[in-house]
Amino acid sequence: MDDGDDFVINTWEPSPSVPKKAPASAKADGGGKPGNAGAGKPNGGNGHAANGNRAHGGQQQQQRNGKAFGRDGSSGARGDSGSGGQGQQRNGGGGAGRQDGGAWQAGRPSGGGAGGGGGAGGGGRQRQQPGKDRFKMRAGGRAMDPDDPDELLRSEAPAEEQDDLAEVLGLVAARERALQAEAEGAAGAGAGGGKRRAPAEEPEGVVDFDDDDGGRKRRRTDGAGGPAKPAIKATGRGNFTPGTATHAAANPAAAAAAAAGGAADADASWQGLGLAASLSGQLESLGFAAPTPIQKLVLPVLLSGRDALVKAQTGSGKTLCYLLPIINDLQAQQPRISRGEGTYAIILAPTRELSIQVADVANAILKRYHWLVSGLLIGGENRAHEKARLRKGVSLLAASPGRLLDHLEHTASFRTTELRWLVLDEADRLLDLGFEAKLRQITELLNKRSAAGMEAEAAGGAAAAAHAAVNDHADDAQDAEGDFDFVAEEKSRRRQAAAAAGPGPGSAGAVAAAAAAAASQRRTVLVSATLHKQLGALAELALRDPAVVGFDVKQTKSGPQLIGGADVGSGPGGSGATAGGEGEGVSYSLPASLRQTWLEVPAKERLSALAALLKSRTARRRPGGTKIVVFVSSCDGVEFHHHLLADLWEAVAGGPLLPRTCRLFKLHGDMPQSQRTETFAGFSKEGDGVLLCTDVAARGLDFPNVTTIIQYDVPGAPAEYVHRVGRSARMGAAGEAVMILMPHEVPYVNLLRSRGVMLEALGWDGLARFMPTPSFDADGGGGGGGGKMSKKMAAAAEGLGSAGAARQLAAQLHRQMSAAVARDPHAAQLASDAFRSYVRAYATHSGDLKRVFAVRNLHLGHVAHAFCLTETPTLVGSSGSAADRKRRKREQSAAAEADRRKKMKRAARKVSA
Ligand SMILES: Nc1ncnc2c1ncn2[C@@H]1O[C@H](COP(=O)(O)OP(=O)(O)OP(=O)(O)O)[C@@H](O)[C@H]1O
Repeated sequence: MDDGDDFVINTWEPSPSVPKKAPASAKADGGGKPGNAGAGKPNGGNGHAANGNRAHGGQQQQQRNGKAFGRDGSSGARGDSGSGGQGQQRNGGGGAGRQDGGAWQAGRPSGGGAGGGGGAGGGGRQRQQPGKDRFKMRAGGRAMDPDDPDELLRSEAPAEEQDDLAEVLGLVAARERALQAEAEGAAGAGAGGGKRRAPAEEPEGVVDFDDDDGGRKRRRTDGAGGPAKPAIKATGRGNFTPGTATHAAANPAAAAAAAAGGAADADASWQGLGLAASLSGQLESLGFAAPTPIQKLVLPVLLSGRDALVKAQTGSGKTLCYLLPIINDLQAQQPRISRGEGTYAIILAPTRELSIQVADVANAILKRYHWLVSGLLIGGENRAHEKARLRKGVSLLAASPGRLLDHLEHTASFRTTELRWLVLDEADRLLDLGFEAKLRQITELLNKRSAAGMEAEAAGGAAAAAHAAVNDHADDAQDAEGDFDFVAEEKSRRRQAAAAAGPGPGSAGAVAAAAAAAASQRRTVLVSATLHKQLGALAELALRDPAVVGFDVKQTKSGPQLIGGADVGSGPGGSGATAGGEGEGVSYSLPASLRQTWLEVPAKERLSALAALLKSRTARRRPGGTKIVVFVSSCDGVEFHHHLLADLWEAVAGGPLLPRTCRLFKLHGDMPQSQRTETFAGFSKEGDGVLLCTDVAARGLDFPNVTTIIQYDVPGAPAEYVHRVGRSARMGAAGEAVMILMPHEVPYVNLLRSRGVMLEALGWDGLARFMPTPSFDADGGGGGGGGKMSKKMAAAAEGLGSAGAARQLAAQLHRQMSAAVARDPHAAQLASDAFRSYVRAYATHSGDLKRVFAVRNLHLGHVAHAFCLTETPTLVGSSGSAADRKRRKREQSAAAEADRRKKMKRAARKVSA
């Protein structure tokens, strides 16, 4: 929890560091001194040396290995400290509350993508095999073909990997020729004239926009082609223009809608909101018949060219709120965008899975627009493949921050000079510790790269772009494995080209002006169900004249302030009236269709209670299936409980805990990415299933039909609670959330109430008949080696109707489980690691939460018992199982790399034959 201040953003005046949209002249200011264009990588050399190599001549590539980039954004966690920080993510996930550094120190440094490379994306429809529907989109939206990520990640690699020296040099020459031609074209077009394209056939409704840039920008079409919808009317809610300047209205219909208050009436259709007819048709074909309330509010605002800050309930359809305006914008560009122009939109998300999900939704929609290519940059995937994809060009990119930053810093061929959109999904999480610095670096780099591009244009293009061109290929060359002559040759070429191109970048002032201009041509959108005051820092950094949806704004002496606001849900109702940040006086809104309860459970009975809840919720088959998500506070906790419930339970209890049709999944940030992706796809697809996970799954993930959320370990700040329970009751569906609390944790319910989140107490009685019981063999002994059943137990067994007796029987089974764990060294190790991680995670609560979740209130003996330990392990030392997992992860990566090399060698042999 933060320091308890109200969520107030004091001013929405643009930060001095990010001026309002600069006039065209500002861009021209940067001219004159070419050099280092495009990549933000002065002189092209730095940042390369540490990297690994990629072979061109030898047709081999290997993953860069010189730099340790941020770990995956998904698992920015606490807990699991000693294990190298796999940690649970509750802190990270919730974001809002846990701001103290201490809460994070033990966990892995969070942040974007780590590990391997490989990124997906790119290639979009060109990769799709005929007849193979790789992105089956359900009406509910999120699509996930289980095979998809691998295909996505690898589909284009072989061709790239067959590069040889001649090809690369050919590319350099071609690029230089193209640049020369472009420079000549630019000169012919006069100052500020940039890209010249053969005039394409002009679709109806073409309008010029923002033409004071000398024609550099594309003309946009009003995809809707129609007049402003009369249907739009103001609701008086949210949409606020604190700044003074307004952005150019890119889409007249949308502009009119936004001017009318940014809200739309209940009958608004996709086209009525300003989307192109083709896009509207594509949405309908995917099952999105009509916009949701939040989409009705946000679309007109974004289509009108404004930046925005959007806050709305979980599961209300925020993803389409930003994807649709982006796609509408990109599909309308004339002449058509080609992938070689680089990236036009970047969507940042805090976890890899969320990035994959966003990319899937984008892919499904982009099927209609084959010339727009989407892609994915996430940690844990093969960097070389991502690089290859970036070199070809990816128009719309979903990324985790660490991996994006990595490519911005080290992939010269990653072109972002045309960037028009930057979206921060789960913005408050992205602003948590560990991400904020990366975000600042990302925006700075984007600005610099765009500024360099503008400088290049202003200078006539050729010379500065030549720097970029040679840098690109030198970068490739330095990825080469073992081909030092080639590297040297490229370096020399680069030097010659740089010398020929003239001096380096322009003056600091010119660069700053160009950077400002670059930033101002970008639309920035921040989205989350829970925003908090920290957001102010980034909003100032990145947003200009933002429209604000989901907040109320109060005029004060110091300017407009966000003071919360009515949350926009996916349907009528909602539990909270206001919304805002973490702290006193703010409250969250949750779907009205979500039943929220808590169950008081003593520490030593926690495992039995979990088992009873799982049994009770899976006892009856529901027509739509039963899906349960169980949140645990650490990766070690997930591993232990998965092993216990999936592998040990049946033998000890004499029968499975879950019906055979109900699969048990696990997901946490310390799993190899391939397994994470598999779980994500598997649980999405499954009709019935239980997912044991850390907060890596708390935000944004849209598993279909989740019926129940069980919070086995407590969340952190109320915002984290909101995101966890938000995995259920999406889009108006019914759902329930049960939180298990130890007696000393019960005041957390009051804390939630103070934030507008109302829970009811759940009694034991309803659970009694689902309490797990020992199996009895003929002589009365407990199945699975639990020892003999006492007379008292046998008597209790007869009175199963009574909660007390049921709890006693469950205790008997629990003892049998503990005995089984003690006999199994692997299970015992997992148990003690999980215990240690649990206590450490508990110790990281901060602020108000520290008072409620105080370690001193934990009865460590009872807690150990809940992990089936007969003795309380020492808290000293690191987690053995985490080290094992890391080793396995390394081994898997090495095996995958070896496999890839083999394939490349085979491909190379084929080519030379
Ligand atoms: N207009 C629509 N019609 C029908 N379904 C929709 C529509 N818009 C979105 N959906 C579906 O609603 C579900 C929730 O959408 P989405 O994941 O964008 O929610 P969200 O607000 O981003 O949630 P969270 O806050 O948890 O990230 C998805 O399954 C999506 O496909």
